[in-house]
Amino acid sequence: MADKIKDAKIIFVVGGPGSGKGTQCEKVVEKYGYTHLSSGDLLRAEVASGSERGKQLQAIMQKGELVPLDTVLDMIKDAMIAKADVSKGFLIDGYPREVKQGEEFEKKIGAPALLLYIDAKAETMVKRLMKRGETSGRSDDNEETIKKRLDLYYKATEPVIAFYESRGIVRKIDSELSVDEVFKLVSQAIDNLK
Ligand SMILES: Nc1ncnc2c1ncn2[C@H]1C[C@H](O)[C@@H](COP(=O)(O)OP(=O)(O)O)O1
Ligand SMILES: [Mg+2]
Repeated sequence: MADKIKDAKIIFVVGGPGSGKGTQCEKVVEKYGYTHLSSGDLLRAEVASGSERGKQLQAIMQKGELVPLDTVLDMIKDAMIAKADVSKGFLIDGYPREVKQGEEFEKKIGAPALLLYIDAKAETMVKRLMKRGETSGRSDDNEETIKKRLDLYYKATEPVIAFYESRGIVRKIDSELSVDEVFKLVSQAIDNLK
């Protein structure tokens, strides 16, 4: 497995809820042919399947808490294996949420070539999520859960950025700009990989 994806580039896409990770990843898929794996989407798909595991996940996610590490990592790994033959690269969106998750990912899968840090102000993220909540159908896009998710992001995920900064692979992207402006910055970071 590790062999199969050895040559594919791995990009971690990290940022708070509503910062614009999913929006940018979609554009990267279009332009670069990377595979987009959103840990949140994978988990929500499991919930939608109605499985027993899905029901447990639903309860955790509704509270704005983190799902057990092994569960998320296994799902990402399976999805990567499924795409290994056709992928030039992988966008790992919304993972790692905490430093330990990053360490486990590297042990089981491989090292990231780049960490895109999608940076927006808390105020901006709340505004975007409230708006997304009008149509997303996501049970965690409500004011109370949004606040918990933001708190958890600052506490657990910001240390992830510091951890990879020491390796020199972090590119901080100003996500206060328009979607297209943000994508220009994202593209520059990816072009610099080659
Ligand atoms: N640069 C930008 N300017 C304005 N709105 C943006 C934006 N990037 C994303 N959005 C909107 C799209 C969504 O409705 C909402 C959250 O974006 P998202 O991509 O779903 O975030 P994430 O995946 O980081 O949670 O904000
Ligand atoms: Mg997302």
